Amino acid sequence: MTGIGFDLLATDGRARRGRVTTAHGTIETPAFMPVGTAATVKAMTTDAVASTGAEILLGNTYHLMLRPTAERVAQLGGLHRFMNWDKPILTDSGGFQVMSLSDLRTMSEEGVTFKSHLDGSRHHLTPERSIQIQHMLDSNVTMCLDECTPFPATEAQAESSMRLSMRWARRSKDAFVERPGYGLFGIVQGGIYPEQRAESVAALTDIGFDGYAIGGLAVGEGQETMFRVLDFTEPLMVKDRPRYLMGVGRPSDLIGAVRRGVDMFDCVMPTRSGRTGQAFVRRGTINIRNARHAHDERPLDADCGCPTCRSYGRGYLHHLFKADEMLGPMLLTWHNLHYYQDLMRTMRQAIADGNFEEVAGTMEARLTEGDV
Ligand SMILES: CCCSCc1cc(N)cc2c(=O)[nH]c(N)nc12
Repeated sequence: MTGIGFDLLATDGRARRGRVTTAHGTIETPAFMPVGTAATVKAMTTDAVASTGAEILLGNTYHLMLRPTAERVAQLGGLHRFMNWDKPILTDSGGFQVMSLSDLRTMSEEGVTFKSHLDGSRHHLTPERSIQIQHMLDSNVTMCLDECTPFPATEAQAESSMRLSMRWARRSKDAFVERPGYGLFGIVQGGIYPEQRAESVAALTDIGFDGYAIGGLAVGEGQETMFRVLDFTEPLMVKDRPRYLMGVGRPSDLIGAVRRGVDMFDCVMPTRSGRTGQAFVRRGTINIRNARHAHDERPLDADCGCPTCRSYGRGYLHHLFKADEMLGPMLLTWHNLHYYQDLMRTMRQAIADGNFEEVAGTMEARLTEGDV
C-alpha cells in the first residue's frame, strides 16, 4: 500500500459509505474526527475518545510547532506515542490557524511570517516547513499548506487566493515523503464561485493526492451557501479518494454534507460547546446551565448510551457547571463526542442499507423539535 487506501463500499444517492486505510488502522466513513489541537482532545483521555467510537483525531501544526515544537514531539516518539493515541491522526497544515490566531502576520509567495500568540516570537511557515513538521509529528494524513480564502471575498480575491494555494499545493506535494500508510491531502479553495472551485479541483486532481479536502467553508457563509458550494464542487471530485469537509460542523451540517458526498469531517463544536455547557441531543441542543435543568433527574438524552447519560442526571450536570467543577466539561464533552459518533454510525448504516434519505430526514426533523 503506497499512501493511504480508500475503498468505496456503498453509495445511496450521492451519500457514500467507505473505508480509509492507514499505517495506524482503518477509518469507517462517513467519519467525524475530534479535534486534538495541542496534542489533547480537551477534557478527554485518549481512552475516553476511543470509547466514543472515534477512529481518527486531529492535531495542529500551528500549535505544536509553537509548543512543545515538532522537534520535541519527534524526540519523544512522535504524536501517537506522545499523546497515547495509537489510531490514525490527521494534522492541519497551520495556515488557517495562523490567520485565526496570530496577529502581525504577513503573507508572501514564499509562505507566511507571523508572531506566536503565546510569546510573540516570530515564525516563518512555508509549504516545505509545514510538510516537514507534519512528517516529524508522524501524522498519517498530512494537509497541504493553503490559504483559507476569507468570507466574503470578491471573485478576483478568491481567484488570487486559490491560485496561491494551488502553487503551495504543488510545493507541498514535492516536499512530501511518500510512505506506505501515510498520505497527503490537497485542499480545494475558490470561495463561493463555481469557476474558481472547478479550477481548484482540476489543479489538485492534476497534481494527484491521496484525498481531497474542501476548504474555505464554515467561515461564516451560512449553511445554505455551504451546501450550494458543495452541490457544484462535489460532482467534479474524483470518486475513488476520500473527501474531507474542513471545520464542519453542527449535526444538521453533517447530515446535509453526507447527503452531498462528503466522507470526513472535523469540528471543535462538540468539544468547545461541551466545555461551555451546551449538549447536542437528538432533539437539538441543551444549555445545561439553564435553571430549568436544576431539578431534572432525566439524562441529557434518553436515547443516548454514553457514560454521562447512563449515570448522571441533568440536575447534577447543572450543579457541576454552576459550581464550576471540572467534571462538568468532562462529562458534556464525553456525551457530545459520543453523540457525534452515534450520528455518523447511524448514517454509515443507513447508506449501507440503502435508506439514507429516510433515516436522514427523520434525524433532521427531530433536530428541530427542541428539547422539552
Ligand atoms: C484542526 C482544524 C482543522 S480544520 C481547520 C479549517 C477550517 C476551515 N473552516 C477551513 C480550513 C481551510 O480552508 N484550510 C485549512 N487548512 N483548514 C481549515
